[in-house]
Amino acid sequence: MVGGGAVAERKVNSLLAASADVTVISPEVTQGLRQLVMEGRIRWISREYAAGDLAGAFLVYAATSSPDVNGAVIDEAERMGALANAAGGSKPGSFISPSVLRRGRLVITVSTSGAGPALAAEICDRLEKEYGPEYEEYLEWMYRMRSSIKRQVTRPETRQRLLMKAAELEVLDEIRKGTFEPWDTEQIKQWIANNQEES
Ligand SMILES: C[C@@]1(CC(=O)O)C2=NC(=C\c3[nH]c(c(CCC(=O)O)c3CC(=O)O)Cc3[nH]c(c(CC(=O)O)c3CCC(=O)O)/C=C3\N/C(=C\2)[C@@H](CCC(=O)O)[C@]3(C)CC(=O)O)/[C@H]1CCC(=O)O
Ligand SMILES: NC(=O)c1ccc[n+]([C@@H]2O[C@H](COP(=O)([O-])OP(=O)(O)OC[C@H]3O[C@@H](n4cnc5c(N)ncnc54)[C@H](O)[C@@H]3O)[C@@H](O)[C@H]2O)c1
Repeated sequence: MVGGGAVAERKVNSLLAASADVTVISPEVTQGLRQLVMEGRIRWISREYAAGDLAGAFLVYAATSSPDVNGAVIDEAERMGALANAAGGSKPGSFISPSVLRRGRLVITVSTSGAGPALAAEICDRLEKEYGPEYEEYLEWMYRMRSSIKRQVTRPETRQRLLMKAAELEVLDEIRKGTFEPWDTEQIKQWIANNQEES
């Protein structure tokens, strides 16, 4: 991460949530980044960016307040073959960060391809209402169902039919109404046994 302002802090937090190993290069950093440094969760090289700094980096973010410095960072990343994000400046990087909505295993991303980041965030806010917290529990259940079906049913046609049938169960509605009781392994096994044959 080159730069240590508000934008760098937001991106560093997302990177840490994805278990990244983060180094920040910037003469100054925000209070939030300073805290992460003190906790030993990120490295901080406290100086301006210099050519050669990106050696060994897999993902690069150019997030300084200087468009020229951001451009030089993108150039070096390109030469090294590293993926690079340009938070600001006239030189585009190799990828753009979307706005992200997470509900456990469900991940929805919205991008306006650089046209209007605030609109991407606003669309994500709207989706938050449609895809509420119930999706986390629903997808956990679906994951367990599908894993059991894949483990227990070897015949491809039966497996396919059961996977489709599981997706049609009205579990999501039950979770919304608060009437859903999580299935234990025995109940899942029973459901598979009951639905093995074509009905
Ligand atoms: C989605 C999100 C993800 C994230 O950053 O992780 C993101 N920007 C977010 C917020 C946001 N950014 C800005 C505002 C102020 C309002 C406004 O200007 O609209 C707000 C609103 C806010 O803060 O709520 C200003 C801004 N952003 C960029 C520039 C520079 C330029 O355009 O050149 C400037 C002008 C700076 C100036 O004034 O000079 C550039 C980029 N910002 C992008 C992503 C990429 C395009 C994504 C897309 O088009 O969809 C891109 C191209 C590069 C990149 O970062 O990859 C995150 C939402 C997080 C969330 O979900 O809450
Ligand atoms: N992508 C986005 O979502 C988004 C949102 C707002 C702004 N921006 C753009 O992102 C950039 C950063 O915005 P900000 O609000 O975090 O700015 P900021 O002014 O808060 O922070 C800039 C940081 O860059 C560091 N810096 C300056 N020169 C440097 C150099 N030569 N080497 C290394 N670090 C250096 C400073 O120490 C500071 O930590 C700007 O270009 C801005 O236009 C992007």
